[in-house]
Amino acid sequence: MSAKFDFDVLYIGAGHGTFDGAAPLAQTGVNVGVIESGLVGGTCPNRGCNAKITLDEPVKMTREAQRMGNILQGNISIDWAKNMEHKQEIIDVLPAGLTKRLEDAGAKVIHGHAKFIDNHTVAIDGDQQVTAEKIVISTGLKPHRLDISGTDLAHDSEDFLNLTKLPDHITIIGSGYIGMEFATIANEAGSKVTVMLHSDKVLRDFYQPYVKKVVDDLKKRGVKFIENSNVKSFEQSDNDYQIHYGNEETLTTDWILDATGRIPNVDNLGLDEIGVKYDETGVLVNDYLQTNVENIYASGDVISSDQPKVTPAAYFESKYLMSLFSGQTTDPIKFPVIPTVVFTSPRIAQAGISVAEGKQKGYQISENDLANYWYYIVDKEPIAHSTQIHDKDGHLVGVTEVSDQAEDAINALLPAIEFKFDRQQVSRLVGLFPTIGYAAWHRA
Ligand SMILES: Cc1cc2nc3c(=O)[nH]c(=O)nc-3n(C[C@H](O)[C@H](O)[C@H](O)COP(=O)(O)OP(=O)(O)OC[C@H]3O[C@@H](n4cnc5c(N)ncnc54)[C@H](O)[C@@H]3O)c2cc1C
Ligand SMILES: NC(=O)c1ccc[n+]([C@@H]2O[C@H](COP(=O)([O-])OP(=O)(O)OC[C@H]3O[C@@H](n4cnc5c(N)ncnc54)[C@H](O)[C@@H]3O)[C@@H](O)[C@H]2O)c1
Repeated sequence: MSAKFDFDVLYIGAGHGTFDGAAPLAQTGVNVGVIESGLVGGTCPNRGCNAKITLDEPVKMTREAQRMGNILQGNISIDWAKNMEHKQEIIDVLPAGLTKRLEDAGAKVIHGHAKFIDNHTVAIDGDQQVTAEKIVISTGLKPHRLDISGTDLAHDSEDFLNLTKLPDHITIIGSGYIGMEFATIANEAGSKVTVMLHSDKVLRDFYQPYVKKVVDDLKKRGVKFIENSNVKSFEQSDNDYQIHYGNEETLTTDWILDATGRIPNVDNLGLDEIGVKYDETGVLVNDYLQTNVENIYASGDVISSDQPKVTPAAYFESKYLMSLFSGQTTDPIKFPVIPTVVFTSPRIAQAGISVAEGKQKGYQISENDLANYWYYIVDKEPIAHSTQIHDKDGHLVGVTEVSDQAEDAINALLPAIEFKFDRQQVSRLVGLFPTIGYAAWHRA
């Protein structure tokens, strides 16, 4: 493209908001640079999805083994140190692999912290400067920390994913994705777990009857939930920590996880200096993911958007920018159905419109108790339900499921929702049998 600048397109940050699109963009001959201050791959591979799901796998297997109690013989328990070692082996190779993918495609990967000098120039570690025709802000989110006395005594999700020894009693502040997934892992691995809620709602963006089933199950397994906790301060004594909350109440614990959300990572990026607009929800962009400064775009978790802040959304945004920058499209971004799942045991997954919206629109809502469906009986699943939402023309427009393999069931149904299949089209698709995907499709 341009000989005037060092790069045609320069990405700041090397997570999914960047690499899924930057590598294929470089392959088209566009001169691409990527600046990363931490590990290439960003949050998802290194301290998010991949690390978490590796630690969770034995949790899921233990639950299955418990259900098969009189068939599988012997006691099964999780060796935390070994589980952690396995996680480390899995994720250690990812940054190098992703760097190779970018470099093999022709992109240049630069390590350091990027800060805008002007709308075409970025300083790296306050030192070297590089220029680009277009720049993409893809710096993700960072943990929100409670603004209370003793807040530094609490840990974040990355600390949890690196715990070499599991504390006896873990207290988790927050009951969103991280709070609930980590409560599930720590509980099954043998910790006493307390979850302190802001309100009385857990996982507020998920179908509450299904959330209640997961919470009730965790309570039976010993997890304690404190509603409307109003956490006021943390204190440390010789061997433990005190959490002061509510009406002069105190909880003593061994380890505190602050899981109260994640906020846009725009620290020391120079956005104010060059006039890029952002607020507490992220960098403001139009339908082309373009900021108010014409040659500067944004992608992934850092953007202010109605989409969930999950990898599938970041992936799609980076692919969209690749199409835009390589001239394959001039259209605004049109998001597909972005599915979401919380990896509790059982999982809760969803795609398309919510049950509440379906009810409001007068759509057909079908509730299924899957525990009576034979494939779930084979798996001895005690908690397995799904709800389908069909519009007035009979198209599947939304679905949510709570079950051990809810993520696969929802994945199987995505094409029907995205491409608005009618019942005749649905009937032409026959899945492999017997599988969870087939079971889900049967209800589309
Ligand atoms: C514990 C946890 C578990 C998760 N599990 C899931 C899951 O199971 N499924 C799912 O879909 N999503 C999950 N997510 C969310 C998912 O990780 C994010 O949606 C995804 O990583 C967003 O990608 P991104 O590229 O926008 O941001 P990131 O992956 O955060 O990448 C941003 C990168 O920018 C770099 N950076 C920041 N500032 C600068 C700067 N000034 N200069 C240079 N580099 C900079 C950072 O070092 C980072 O590497 C999880 C998140 C967490 C925290
Ligand atoms: N499976 C997945 O896709 C997955 C897994 C983990 C994280 N993530 C992503 O990471 C991001 C962060 O996850 P998260 O769980 O930290 O955020 P979240 O927004 O899901 O949950 C934050 C929780 O903290 C609570 N909270 C806020 N202030 C509080 C206070 N003062 N006291 C007690 N509770 C308080 C909120 O009510 C909420 O329950 C999310 O955007 C999510 O998309 C996704």
